[in-house]
Formats: sequence, structure tokens, C-alpha cells
Amino acid sequence: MLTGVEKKLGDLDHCITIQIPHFELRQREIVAIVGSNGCGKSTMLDMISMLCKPDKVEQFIICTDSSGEKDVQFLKDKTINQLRRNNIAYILQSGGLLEFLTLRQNISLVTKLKKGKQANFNEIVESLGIEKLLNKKPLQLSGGQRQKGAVARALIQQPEIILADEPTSAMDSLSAVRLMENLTTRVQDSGSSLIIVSHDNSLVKDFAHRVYRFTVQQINGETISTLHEDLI
Ligand SMILES: Nc1ncnc2c1ncn2[C@@H]1O[C@H](COP(=O)(O)OP(=O)(O)OP(=O)(O)O)[C@@H](O)[C@H]1O
Repeated sequence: MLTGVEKKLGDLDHCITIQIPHFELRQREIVAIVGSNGCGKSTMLDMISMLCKPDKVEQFIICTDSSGEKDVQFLKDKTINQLRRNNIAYILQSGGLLEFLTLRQNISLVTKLKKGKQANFNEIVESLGIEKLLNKKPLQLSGGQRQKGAVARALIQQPEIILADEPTSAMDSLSAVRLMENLTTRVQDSGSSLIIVSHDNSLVKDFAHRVYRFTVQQINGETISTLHEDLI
């Protein structure tokens, strides 16, 4: 849960203030974040994954089965790293796979780092149709194949929270729907929660339980992007 969060980004030419008055993600919930280009969606995921610190924050509570309820503002970096590694998987839009490792190594790497329960490797890669690609390196894969690899890497960890930044942006529409069916079913079956950033309104309507939208306004010459809950 985030309350009273603010982050300023940009330079003298273009500056934007991202405001999150209140955001909540419940267990087994699938929440979508939508809004125009540059409104702050990826920055919000960076803050939730604790990779980027807000400038202002009233409350930033993470509640997990393994660690209990914690206010991130008061945690040391070491605890934040552990919390992230054991509870959160972040699917970057580009896939975020390491170029010098094969797809198999990229997916397996996280299983060595993470403590606790994990999903079955073969079952996940087969369900995503990437079993024949496992010996290839990311540069030998298409954008959509890299995204499937990144989804497999997240699902194998069985984290409590999955953050997905436009995970189907490089896929054709049928592959995108199949991937979303797979991802959302597994998220709910394993008791995880999912935050998905997407520009695809039909995917959002079909798969999200709730939607938050960033609205950008000019106030006294300042660009302000504010998050609010939207009707699906
Ligand atoms: N590291 C950075 N330094 C300076 N400005 C940044 C940085 N990262 C992002 N920004 C700016 O912050 C704003 C929010 O960026 P962000 O990537 O979060 O938007 P987004 O909603 O995810 O965009 P898109 O839909 O295009 O992916 C943008 O206006 C961008 O120019």
C-alpha cells in the first residue's frame, strides 16, 4: 500500500511530478496501471520494487506471508534487497534478460538466488512454448520470445508480487491473450498478486480486477501526473 507518494523526474526542459495519493494491492488481485506515454507508470513500478526511492512518502507498506507487514521507509538497504529478492519478480518491458547467458541460464539463475517455494521449470517453459529456445541467447530471440522468457523467469520464482511492465508489447494479439491467461491463472493459483502496466485496453478489461489511471495536468506551469482508481 502506498499513501502520499511523490516523485519528481526530468530536467529543466521537461519536469514531471508523479503523485500517488493512495494505491493498494490485495492478495490474489490483478491490478492494471494505465495512462499516456511518460506519465510515470514504469517509475511507479520502480518505486514498488524499491529500486527507486520516492521524494515524499507518507506510508509504503509491504505485507508478505514470509516477512509480515513492513514500512519500507524504515528498512535498511540489506533488508530491502532481501525483501525484493524473496517476494517480488519484476518483468521489464525489454525482458531484462542477461545477454551473455542462455535463456535456460537466465531462467534458472533466479531459482538459485531465491529462498522458499518455486514452480516446476519444465512445466512453466512448456506452457509458454519456449522449451525449444532454451539454449539460445537473448540476442538470438525475437522481442516476444524474450518477453515470454522474462515471464517464465518471474513465474518460476512463485513470488508474492509480480510487477509486469507491458509484458506483451512485442507479441501478436493471440500470443498476448494466451500469455495473459497463463500468467493470471498461475498468479491466482499460487496466491500471488500482479500489477500490470499495459496500453492494451482489451487486455486490461479482460484480466484486471481493478484499474488505476494516471491523469496528466498542467498546474501553475508544472506538469503533474496523478494516479486515481478508474472504472473498468
Ligand atoms: N532516469 C530518468 N531521469 C529523468 N527523467 C526520467 C527518468 N526516467 C523517466 N523520466 C521521465 O519521467 C517521466 C515518467 O517516465 P516513465 O518511464 O515512468 O513513464 P511511462 O508512463 O512508463 O511511459 P511509457 O508509457 O512511455 O513507457 C517521463 O516524462 C520521463 O521522461
